[in-house]
Amino acid sequence: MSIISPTLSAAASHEPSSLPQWADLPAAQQPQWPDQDALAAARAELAAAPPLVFAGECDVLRQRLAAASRGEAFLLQGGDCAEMFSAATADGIRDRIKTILQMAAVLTYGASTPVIKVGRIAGQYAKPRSSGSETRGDVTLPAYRGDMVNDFAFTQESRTPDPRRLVQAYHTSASTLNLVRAFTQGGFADLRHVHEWNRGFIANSAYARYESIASDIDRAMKFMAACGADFDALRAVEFFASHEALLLDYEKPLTRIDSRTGNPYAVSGHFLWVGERTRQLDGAHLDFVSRIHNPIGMKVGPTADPDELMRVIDKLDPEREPGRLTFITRMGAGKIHDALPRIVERVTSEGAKVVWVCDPMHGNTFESSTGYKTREFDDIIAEVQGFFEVHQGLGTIPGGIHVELTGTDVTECLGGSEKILAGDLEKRYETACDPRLNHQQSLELAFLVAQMLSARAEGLTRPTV
Ligand SMILES: O=C[C@H](O)[C@H](O)COP(=O)(O)O
Ligand SMILES: C=C(OP(=O)(O)O)C(=O)O
Ligand SMILES: [Mn+2]
Repeated sequence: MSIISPTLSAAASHEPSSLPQWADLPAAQQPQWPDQDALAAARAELAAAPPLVFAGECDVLRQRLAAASRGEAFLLQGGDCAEMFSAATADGIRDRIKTILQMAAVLTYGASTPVIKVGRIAGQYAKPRSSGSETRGDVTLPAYRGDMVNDFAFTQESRTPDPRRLVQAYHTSASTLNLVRAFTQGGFADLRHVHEWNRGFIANSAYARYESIASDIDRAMKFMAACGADFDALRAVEFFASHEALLLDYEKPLTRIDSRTGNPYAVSGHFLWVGERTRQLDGAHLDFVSRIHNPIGMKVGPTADPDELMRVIDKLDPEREPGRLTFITRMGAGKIHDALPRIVERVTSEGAKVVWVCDPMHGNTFESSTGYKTREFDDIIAEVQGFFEVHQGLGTIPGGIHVELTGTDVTECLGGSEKILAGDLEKRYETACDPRLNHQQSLELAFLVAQMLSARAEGLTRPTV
């Protein structure tokens, strides 16, 4: 099924009377909107707006994720920690999509399975924060909570939550998704171009050690061409949009009933996840995702209790439907070997069929000697390596990776073959929240994970470089 041409029968209709009666439960990490009338107006506008995605597309993604749970596909989920309205430009969107396509091509080769491409894009505009306020010098203001809530600039006016931003997030997501669909369906994603871009990356001597993989892909493509493969059929790719289901004032009005099935779907994105700070069993976020029929995810940190995770599964995936629920583990490189096995063992021993995905970013954040929130490339790689080792040891399936990245040359994470140092961070530290892998670090990660995937296929888990 094409993801851009849903039939009318697959379209979700807006039928407020049949939407879920949301329970009034405690919701963590919600902004304090000062203007309740403006909030009501914004919610009404969202409730009347057309869906950004269609229920049928979400169902396709659920099938793809079911394949990942069986080891027949691999998920690549990536994008900004916090999207910014100002970055929703043609170039900004193109660079992010291009990076993900390049990574996906390399991973497809390593995994020898399809790679499911999911952006943290077109909706990743709300952030949970460790503290509700930020102090600079003797001034304390509300924390930045994402462009959907307030502005990054450190002034009282900018930091005051403004509900009109909910509507702006919807429109910016719509125009972003429009271009994402154009890029991924209109020829930009042609595998021959993507491979040429990857050859350009390898041409930099810093990455010469990945030359053999690029040459193997070259030979594989020549072999396919010689066999008469239709490369024109590989000009379009499936691409899905995802974000954290954090702001319920955005997500609930953007929930619709699917006219085919009568089931509610979130129509703000194909895949929504609940974050580490909002996954309370009796809280409003898990209640929200339990009622929508999209494929959903939940972050799982090192303090997660296996008993509680079983109760989460009973709530979110009572039917144990493959592809419905993804656990995105974010343990930290130093903890993964201790923390992950007991969770995976318990969940699998009880017959639950979650997709296991590794977020190697959020357990590896620290402050650099120069005062920037950062992550070390080698820690990120070590966590992915540990993730593969744990699953290999247990005989379970590593289903994918979830990363914060962008398509330009920012200097936010340390290391990588171009050796970004603490003193370099100030050069292009552009994130509004967490540090992202830049374009080169993202590709390097993809080459290293491709090696882990092919080593896994050969019964090894160590990359050979
Ligand atoms: O993206 C994740 C969280 O929102 C982020 O790590 C929180 O960052 P903080 O500790 O700076 O608030
Ligand atoms: C907030 C995030 O992560 P976590 O919930 O895992 O801390 C995130 O993915 O940006
Ligand atoms: Mn983040």
